[in-house]
Amino acid sequence: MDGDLVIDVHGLTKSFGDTRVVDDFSIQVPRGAIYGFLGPNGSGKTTTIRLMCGLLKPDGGGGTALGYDIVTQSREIKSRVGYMTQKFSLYGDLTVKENLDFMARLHAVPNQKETVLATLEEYDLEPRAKQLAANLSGGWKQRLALAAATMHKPGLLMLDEPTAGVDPKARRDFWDRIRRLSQQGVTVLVSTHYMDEAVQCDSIAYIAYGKKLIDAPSADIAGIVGLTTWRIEGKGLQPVYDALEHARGVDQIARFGSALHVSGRDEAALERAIAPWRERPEFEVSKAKTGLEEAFIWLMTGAQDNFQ
Ligand SMILES: Nc1ncnc2c1ncn2[C@@H]1O[C@H](COP(=O)(O)OP(=O)(O)OP(=O)(O)O)[C@@H](O)[C@H]1O
Repeated sequence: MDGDLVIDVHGLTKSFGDTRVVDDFSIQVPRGAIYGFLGPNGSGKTTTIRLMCGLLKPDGGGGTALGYDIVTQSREIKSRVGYMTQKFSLYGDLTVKENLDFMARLHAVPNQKETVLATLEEYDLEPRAKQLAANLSGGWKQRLALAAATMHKPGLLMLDEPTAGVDPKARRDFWDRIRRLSQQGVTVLVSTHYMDEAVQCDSIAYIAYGKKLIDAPSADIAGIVGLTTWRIEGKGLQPVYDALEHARGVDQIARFGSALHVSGRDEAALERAIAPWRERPEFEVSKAKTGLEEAFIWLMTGAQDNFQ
């Protein structure tokens, strides 16, 4: 492997028919990283992840995953990758244990019987071992899917919107497990639409229209985008919204629950736009930390300007 890079790809492109879905995509992912892939629906996240893991051949570009060539050694990569999608892809008419038995055979896992038992224990699935997978709740289905995806000890785990439709407690539990796997040296690529999951990723690639708009540690993204944000709270915010929407210095305005988040790149101009509202006693106006969501909306706005 090149240094400790688990993914090292350059210039990947992929079209379906006349539509270019992935456009000149490059990325380096170090071992043990949790790398989040974010972007609007249909922006090419799944296709990009599948290209990087040798599940799909690129039209152009190339590179390595786990040290193997993604174009010519896809078989080697596939056997070393754990793959989990939002759609439950195990067998509903098999029990929990039968599903794991099946996956263990499929991956030719050594010591199959012991491995399945250890996996049931590790994922707290023992009490449900004889239950049909179809009858599990969403959170337990997802836990079984993760158990199945990791049983062959993959070095790279690829999770495509793994927690879509799963309740918050099950999602938290899922992320605790992901963090533990990463501490054991497993590299995780995860696509998600949830901001609370995005912040748990070490780094984030934000993709829109097949292009990577940003690729940085999640903690650095707001700073790179360079927005300053003010929060305005109070009743009757619509007139505030209407007044600020096109005000000089305001690049972006968004509702967050019962508050408005008003952001701009020119700090002084933004402050001037906000000033009249700070004097109004019915509103509470305070400086806020620019969040990932604001940063992504900003990136998308710029991207639309560039791509339309
Ligand atoms: N096998 C395929 N054949 C034709 N078009 C495809 C194929 N796979 C994906 N696409 C199209 O490519 C585009 C990107 O799809 P992709 O699934 O990679 O996006 P995504 O960012 O993962 O979306 P989502 O967030 O909705 O899962 C979409 O327009 C999709 O319809």
